[in-house]
Amino acid sequence: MEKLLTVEGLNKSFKDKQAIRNISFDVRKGEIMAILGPNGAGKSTTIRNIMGIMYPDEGSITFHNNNGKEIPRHKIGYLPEERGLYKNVKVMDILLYLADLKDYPLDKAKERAKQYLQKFDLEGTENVAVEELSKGMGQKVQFIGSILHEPELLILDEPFSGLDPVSQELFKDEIRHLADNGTAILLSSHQMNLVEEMCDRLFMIQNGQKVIYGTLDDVKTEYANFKCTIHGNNDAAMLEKISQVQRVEQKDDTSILFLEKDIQPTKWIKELPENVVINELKLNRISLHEIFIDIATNKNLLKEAGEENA
Ligand SMILES: Nc1ncnc2c1ncn2[C@@H]1O[C@H](COP(=O)(O)OP(=O)(O)OP(=O)(O)O)[C@@H](O)[C@H]1O
Repeated sequence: MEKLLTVEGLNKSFKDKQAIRNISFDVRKGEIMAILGPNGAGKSTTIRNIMGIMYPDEGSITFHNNNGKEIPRHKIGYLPEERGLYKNVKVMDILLYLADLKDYPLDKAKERAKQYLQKFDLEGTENVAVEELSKGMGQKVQFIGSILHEPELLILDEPFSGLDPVSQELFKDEIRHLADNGTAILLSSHQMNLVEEMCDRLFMIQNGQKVIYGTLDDVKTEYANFKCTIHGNNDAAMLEKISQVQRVEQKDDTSILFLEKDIQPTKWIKELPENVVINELKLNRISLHEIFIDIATNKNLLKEAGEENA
């Protein structure tokens, strides 16, 4: 897939604090690439360096298309983590102003703005001042402003924060739709369920350093052990003795068995003892949310991942 953004060897310090260290990844046409990590990990610093809001101490950032040519900055869309639009300006005026900053034709921008306002349930707000909108409505306007000029590369820093579930779905559908139509998307988010649903590849950062980089499938195969959920009245101590069970969490009649990394699912199920009571059984890999917590809290896993991915 065609690379639109390449980040190589980024380092950035604030006084004596190194915020990011040797960060390298790329973002490709038509994909959603997630940048993840705990609070303070260095995601926004990485994004701000990409956007030229600050400059790295070391490393390079290249916007390019297939011919090796640079993408002009006006082909990039950006939704910053800090929300904010001019408060006393009307919705349509601010959208046209943002499009104009990107050298986008104003008649086309107006047409697209109307369509997007309708899509985001903001029809009729064209002449409303931004300060009269709710926080979520303002966020929708800012999101529309970041995509109105048909960017080739779209960078979204926490686009879902503060949105209600219906608005989250709207954002999610639009982001997926943009990627399906060829936009390269770099997305920072703490909503692991949404990231898991949406992203093609991910880059996880911890203490300013890469801990995971790869496709969602690769990451799941590498880090997501299986877990087996059994509904039935069972003794936890008995379940803990089953081969390759690392630990058991039990609540009422539901037991979750966390399994060792190298199990073979069919073989493991066949070898379950006959005395296990099963009304319902589910075997699946742990979620991205659980992988995230493991990595953010488990020093050994972090060390292994860092070494493997170095
Ligand atoms: N302007 C700044 N001056 C000094 N330190 C900074 C500055 N910006 C960020 N930092 C520090 O750099 C580190 C990374 O911060 P950054 O905002 O990139 O994290 P983040 O991953 O985006 O976190 P969050 O999920 O909380 O938004 C933190 O230790 C932070 O305190």
